[in-house]
Amino acid sequence: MTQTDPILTVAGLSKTFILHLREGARLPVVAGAGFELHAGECVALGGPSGAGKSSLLKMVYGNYRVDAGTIQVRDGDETVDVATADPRRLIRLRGQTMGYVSQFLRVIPRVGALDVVAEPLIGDGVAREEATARAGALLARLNLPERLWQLPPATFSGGEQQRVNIARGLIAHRPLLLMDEPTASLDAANRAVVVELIEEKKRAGVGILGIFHDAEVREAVCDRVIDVTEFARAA
Ligand SMILES: Nc1ncnc2c1ncn2[C@@H]1O[C@H](COP(=O)(O)OP(=O)(O)OP(=O)(O)O)[C@@H](O)[C@H]1O
Repeated sequence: MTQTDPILTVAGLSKTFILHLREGARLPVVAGAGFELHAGECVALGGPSGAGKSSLLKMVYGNYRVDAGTIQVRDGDETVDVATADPRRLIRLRGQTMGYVSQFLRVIPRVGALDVVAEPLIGDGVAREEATARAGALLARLNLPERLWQLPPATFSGGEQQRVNIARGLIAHRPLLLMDEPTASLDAANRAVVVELIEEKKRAGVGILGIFHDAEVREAVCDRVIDVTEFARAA
């Protein structure tokens, strides 16, 4: 295994949702999906609404089980197949290698925004003071007013919550980042900051797989688009 090996290799991936509350109706989403993602590359999952982009991203993160295929993630000197990894291995993979930035912040009651953002760094062993300073710098770049930093984000606006979420998702180094619509509720100025942050990640060698509905953002950061309809058609 070398550094030029893909960070993520998906092969022969198939999934059919079985709707148990609908007399077991079968809803195929993907069949035989395969692609590679390299370090430093940003790849968008493309295709119309309902094509299976979110489902595919959730399979890569290990949230959805797959019926067939492999999802190989390079984890230091090892390779982990997300499709078959046991939960503890998956948690370790998520802790050190595979990050996920969703559209929505999962709010932790009573924890202020600054601590929400600093937490992944503290988990990596960074001293609290340094982690908090870096969290503040990132929140400042994302134009989150300082008066909000100590407050729990539960009552923040949609765009404020999303910026806290992006900061939390990007603050620590993870070689593989999955992003689901990271700029959905942001204004133009903050979208531009997120574009810069994504470019910095790419320069740091991070491989990014994401859903970017905003065409301007997609064109700015993505090196190519994988059309999920190709996989859906086979399903
Ligand atoms: N948990 C689930 N159970 C059953 N069906 C699901 C589930 N998740 C997704 N689907 C179905 O799978 C198909 C693909 O959905 P998915 O959300 O992956 O599409 P998408 O390309 O991300 O769409 P959008 O761009 O609208 O977000 C849809 O028909 C959807 O109804």
